[in-house]
Amino acid sequence: MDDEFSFIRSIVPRETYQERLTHGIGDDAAVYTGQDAWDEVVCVDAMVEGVHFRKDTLSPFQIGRKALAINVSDLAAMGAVPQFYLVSIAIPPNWSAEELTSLYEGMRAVGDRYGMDLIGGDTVSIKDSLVLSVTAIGRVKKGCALFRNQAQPGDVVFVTGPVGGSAAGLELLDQRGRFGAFTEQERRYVHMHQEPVPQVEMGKMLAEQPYRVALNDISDGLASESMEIAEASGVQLVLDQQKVLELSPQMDSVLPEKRVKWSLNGGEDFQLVGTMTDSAFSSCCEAAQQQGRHLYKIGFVRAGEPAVLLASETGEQALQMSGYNHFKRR
Ligand SMILES: Nc1ncnc2c1ncn2[C@@H]1O[C@H](COP(=O)(O)OP(=O)(O)OP(=O)(O)O)[C@@H](O)[C@H]1O
Ligand SMILES: Cc1ncc(C[n+]2csc(CCOP(=O)(O)O)c2C)c(N)n1
Ligand SMILES: [Mg+2]
Ligand SMILES: [Mg+2]
Ligand SMILES: [Mg+2]
Repeated sequence: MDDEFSFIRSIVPRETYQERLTHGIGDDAAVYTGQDAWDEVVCVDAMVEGVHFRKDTLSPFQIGRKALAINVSDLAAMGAVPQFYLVSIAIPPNWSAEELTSLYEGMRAVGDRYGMDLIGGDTVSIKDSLVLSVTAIGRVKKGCALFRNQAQPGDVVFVTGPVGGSAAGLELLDQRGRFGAFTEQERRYVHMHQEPVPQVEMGKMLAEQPYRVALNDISDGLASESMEIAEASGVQLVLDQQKVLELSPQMDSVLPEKRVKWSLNGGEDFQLVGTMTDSAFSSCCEAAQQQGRHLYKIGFVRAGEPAVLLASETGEQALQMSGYNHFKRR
């Protein structure tokens, strides 16, 4: 296999059986009609030792915390509120009972924060590396789920917060490990990598507004997630390099080019990226402010063959999708 995304395209079923399934494969989570005024939303993401974490990048508590948080983030990207989760875990012999207890405490911390119940899972052994797969279930008001295919020419492109901090933190962890010495500034980025915060309140707020909104969460990097919106909607997203730089890690010693690269291709920020009309954006900024949060405008949408472009004083440059892609050699 040489590309995660073409693999996923190849396994999409041609037909589905259940009438209440409204959106299957192809977005951050699936949606099917619930019983009353709600739609059900469900997603699953795995974390694998050596790929998503090592014992020297995350503590067992942080591994558990992040495994649930990344799934809650996919629900947030649909505008859904989380309610339940299931955990499938494959445990190698070099993991102690204390470490596993701590990992579950990390998941419980996120569950407690959002009122989610652990309702099941599966436990198996494995030879070398720990594998943790979490399924998250939530709900959104009927018909209010937000999808990637809703962008239209003229829209504003926005994000819910800084991007690139997680990649900066991972680079520091790769150099020094989690017990290394960090300045206060460096520690902030290490923390962004280790303990990302899913944007549930912003997703819910966006779903409750009466506006057309396209939305995605940033797991693989701003460029790749923007491209998913561009492809699903059949439009071009033009990102302003200066605005991206303003939201990138503010690390004095690092070149601007590298900071922009972290933001565009780093991934694991778990902020939301989306598009909506200019006037909807103004109203949503006010609604966000009432929660003490912000939306940041970083570009615009225009008609054209699906693409993501980076605009600067020197012109526009089409972005290559060099975000995180399992199986692709980098
Ligand atoms: N092995 C698989 N079998 C069935 N469906 C899959 C499989 N892998 C991914 N999908 C589906 O493909 C779509 C895109 O999945 P993808 O994992 O790229 O999104 P994501 O969870 O938002 O991204 P990330 O995994 O980077 O957080 C989703 O609808 C997902 O349920
Ligand atoms: C030890 C270690 N090495 C590399 C990385 C970087 N990384 C792994 S997966 C991923 C994208 C999201 O994954 P997915 O698409 O599966 O959601 C990124 C940026 C890390 N976190 N830890
Ligand atoms: Mg996602
Ligand atoms: Mg996924
Ligand atoms: Mg995901």
